[in-house]
Amino acid sequence: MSDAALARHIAETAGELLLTLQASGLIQGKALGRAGDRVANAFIVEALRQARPDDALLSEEEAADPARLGHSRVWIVDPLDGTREYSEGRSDWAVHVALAIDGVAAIGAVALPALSLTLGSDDPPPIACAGEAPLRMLVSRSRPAAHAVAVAEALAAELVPMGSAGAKAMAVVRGEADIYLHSGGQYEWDSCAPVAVARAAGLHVSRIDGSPLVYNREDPYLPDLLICRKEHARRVLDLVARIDA
Ligand SMILES: Nc1ncnc2c1ncn2[C@@H]1O[C@H](COP(=O)(O)O)[C@@H](OP(=O)(O)O)[C@H]1O
Ligand SMILES: [Mg+2]
Repeated sequence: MSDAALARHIAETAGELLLTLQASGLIQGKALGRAGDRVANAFIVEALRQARPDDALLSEEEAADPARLGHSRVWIVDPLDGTREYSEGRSDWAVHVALAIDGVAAIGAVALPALSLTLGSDDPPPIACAGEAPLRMLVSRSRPAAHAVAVAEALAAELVPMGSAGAKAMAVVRGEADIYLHSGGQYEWDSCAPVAVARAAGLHVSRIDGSPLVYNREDPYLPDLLICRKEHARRVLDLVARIDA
């Protein structure tokens, strides 16, 4: 199986496990989120260890193994992105499975199980036609980034609150929104798979200063990102630079 097909298969299966856990009705609220994190992580870690024993792994739910820093190929996974939304029974949560090669988000799959949808870097959907004005900008529903709010105001864009970095990034890939701009905190697992899919789909992906997103660093904190249709990137990056000046 190719790396891309493996990423997709694992993300999809973890999503099915999460839906089953939720549908049992036996665990609710924050405990459901905790159980989801653990169940999905256990499956993903074992599946990757069996299928790719020579590769390294970085998961939100595992103690970081410093040996990964000596590896070129590192699987970077977020077993349940949007834990809060999953535990509330909403549809904006995701499973992220990515393979970073030499620091680049090379291959990835993002499952959106509540939408019965998995998007992979091997088969990204064609970029949809630009929507009608105003532009739609995605922000965290629990902690909207200051940069995003300021840029939206400057662009007279509509703010669309949504949970999960993966769900937001895939909303841009699917043409439901134009820009996902985040600042103020995130980790490599929050963005690696979404960035691999968005890149393969032909979208702009970068840090908010325009520099590349680099993965498998010693400190996995990767606090900001911009994913958007290419035609908006320059304007958004210029606005961010002006805000930070
Ligand atoms: N300021 C911040 N600091 C650290 N992590 C953040 C963050 N803002 C968002 N995130 C993480 O990014 C993911 C998407 O967040 P949001 O829905 O608010 O956009 C969540 O992942 P998890 O659900 O895997 O924890 C969340 O924890
Ligand atoms: Mg996450």
